[in-house]
Amino acid sequence: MTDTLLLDVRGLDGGYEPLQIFRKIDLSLVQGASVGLFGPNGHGKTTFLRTLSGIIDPWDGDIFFDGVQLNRPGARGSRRWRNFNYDAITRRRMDPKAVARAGLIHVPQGNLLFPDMTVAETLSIAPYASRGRANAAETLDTVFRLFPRVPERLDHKIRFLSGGERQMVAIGVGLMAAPKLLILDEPTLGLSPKLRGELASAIQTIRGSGVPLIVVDQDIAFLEELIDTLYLFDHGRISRRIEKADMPTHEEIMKLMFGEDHH
Ligand SMILES: Nc1ncnc2c1ncn2[C@@H]1O[C@H](COP(=O)(O)OP(=O)(O)OP(=O)(O)O)[C@@H](O)[C@H]1O
Repeated sequence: MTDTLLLDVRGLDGGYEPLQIFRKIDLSLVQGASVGLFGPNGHGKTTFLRTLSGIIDPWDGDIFFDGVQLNRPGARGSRRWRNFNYDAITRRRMDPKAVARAGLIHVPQGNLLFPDMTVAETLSIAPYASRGRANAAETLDTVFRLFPRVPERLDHKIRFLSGGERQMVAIGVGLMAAPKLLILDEPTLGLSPKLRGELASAIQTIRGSGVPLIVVDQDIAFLEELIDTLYLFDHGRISRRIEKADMPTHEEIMKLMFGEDHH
């Protein structure tokens, strides 16, 4: 039932016209739970997450979040094109600002912050999305406690930060938006083991504070510790949904994904 689910994705198709990247994705998240997506690079996880947060429009299917349909008719206003079945398109359109204000917050993969803004400026852009769900000063305190390097670099421009520090700021921006659900796309990608550990434990703390997560990561051990349900993502489809209680060993998962029977 939609009302007990925080997120309910049904039969979602999408991609970059004319290239379909993922198809028939069903994914749900009960209130308070967290999920992980695991699969080979280039199979469409990032594109799926970008679609969830409204950066690109789904081609088909529905997304319900916190009891509201996100890809609702005319979400981006109505445009009129001649000889064009306009309704067929508008019913799926998303408004990324409305998605963020609803509390579905996407921390994108890699380095997508503005290089010439300072850390302080960067952290100040997100609270608009929080819609009074949180007190910005308190949240900033939380971010500083999670990532002690961040307050030491408030006047630094993003371009002069290390990859790990940028990732910390990016997650900080996500938290400043008071997420009801936080999407983290490969938060530990390309980091040294030490930084990876720092980030992993901060993300555990965020999870422990009650923020539900959707996390994509290549580190299956990190994912398993963090989430309640693991979705294996394979060639643009969910090939398997595994609950925490039934979690196979690391080796079994790798075999499921990359084993001899895998095509
Ligand atoms: N803007 C774009 N236009 C066209 N094709 C794209 C675009 N962005 C990504 N793709 C393609 O979509 C496919 C899926 O990429 P996507 O980034 O979603 O995969 P992924 O599973 O998240 O992998 P990774 O972990 O490497 O990001 C790839 O073949 C990629 O080349």
